[in-house]
Amino acid sequence: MSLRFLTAGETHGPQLTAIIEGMPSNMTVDFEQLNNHLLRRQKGYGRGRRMQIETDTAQIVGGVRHGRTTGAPIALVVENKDWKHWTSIMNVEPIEGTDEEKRRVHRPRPGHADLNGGLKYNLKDLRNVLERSSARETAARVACGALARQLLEQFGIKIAGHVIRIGEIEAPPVGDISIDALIERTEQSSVRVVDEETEKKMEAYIDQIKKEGDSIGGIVECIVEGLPVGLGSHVQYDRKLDGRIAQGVMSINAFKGVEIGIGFEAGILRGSQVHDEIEHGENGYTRASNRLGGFEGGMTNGMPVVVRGVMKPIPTLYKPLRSVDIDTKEAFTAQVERSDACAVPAASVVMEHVVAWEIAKAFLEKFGGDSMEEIRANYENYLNQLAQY
Ligand SMILES: Cc1cc2nc3c(=O)[nH]c(=O)nc-3n(C[C@H](O)[C@H](O)[C@H](O)COP(=O)(O)O)c2cc1C
Ligand SMILES: C=C(O[C@@H]1CC(C(=O)O)=C[C@@H](OP(=O)(O)O)[C@H]1O)C(=O)O
Repeated sequence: MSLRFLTAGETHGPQLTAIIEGMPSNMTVDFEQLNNHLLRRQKGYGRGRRMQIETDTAQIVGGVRHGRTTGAPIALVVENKDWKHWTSIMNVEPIEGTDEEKRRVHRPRPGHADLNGGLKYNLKDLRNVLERSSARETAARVACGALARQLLEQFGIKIAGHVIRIGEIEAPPVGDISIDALIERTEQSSVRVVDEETEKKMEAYIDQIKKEGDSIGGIVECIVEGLPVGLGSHVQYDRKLDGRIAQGVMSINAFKGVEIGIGFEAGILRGSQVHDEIEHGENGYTRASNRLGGFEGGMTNGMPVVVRGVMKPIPTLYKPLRSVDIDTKEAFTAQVERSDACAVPAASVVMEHVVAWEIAKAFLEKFGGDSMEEIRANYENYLNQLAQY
């Protein structure tokens, strides 16, 4: 059975719930590390007031005993602290003619899921759409991804995420610093960049955007090191791991594009400037460069996987945008209560976990097994096979 998960829960409901199936037994779960990744997702310059209310922690309520996975489905919940402010809005139906009717959401926001969801599901209270389309759901996804990440870490696989652009401000290239240094330095940054001058510029820029009642997006990058050759496969479209990662990244709220390696630049350069030359040394096959971001033929090639994603600006704006009331069909300009102005740093943490999930899934497909011991034996056997090739 391949690794899978589902999440449920509304942004202003009591909790988010996730069920993971297919994790092997005997994996030690580091609860502190899991919760630290949830905390990392809440941070970042430009987030709104909601993040001051929440203190995300995952409670594991199934599939783990005595600190280790048992092979049974893992169930986890993340409480919404904000729920206590929303209980009556969530529980009392906004029926016509009652006081609650005023709370019905009938003014769709351009750029959010409100109108499409209302039309598709025939819902006249757009709250029923926004409750689930909210990126609050990414807290559950990060919790699932954090477990996938712990599995990968057992095999020396490391993941880093950082911000490379917020609107007009681009971070200088990180150069050839180690992945550990990248992780350490971005952790200390409010905008998840390594360079302090860029951090200051980005903070001031976000302040300015916010002051103008606007929002801003950006570009984030995720790097994965320590992968063996051959995760994913060229033999069938839905087994190509680069494609699966791209789908995962595109599914993050507000993401509008994905690149692997040099990505769109590959459409400008010549073949001789793009393809990574093959070399052989003490550690077997390697590449002289990594422009293709660790993938050829939908399979990892042993080089670091490099994925970028672009996030559009947050749709909920203090600056009014034109829309149409679904009751009256009349134009209105939106009024906003609270929203993030920029969630690009947080999105880079979400991306790390979405990528971790897809890689862990491919890892388990290749090295199969119900227990960590069985997987390790398969993994080592494969490494021996590679060494003899
Ligand atoms: C971490 C994160 C935080 C977000 N915060 C907000 C927010 O405060 N307000 C908002 O309108 N959209 C926010 N979004 C974006 C919306 O969730 C997203 O635009 C919406 O679900 C519509 O989906 P789409 O943009 O993928 O088409 C956030 C996205 C992420 C990843
Ligand atoms: C709750 C989270 O992000 C939310 C994502 C979001 C949206 O529309 O996507 C809208 C905001 O929610 P609210 O309207 O309750 O302030 C964000 O705070 C979170 O990331 O945990």
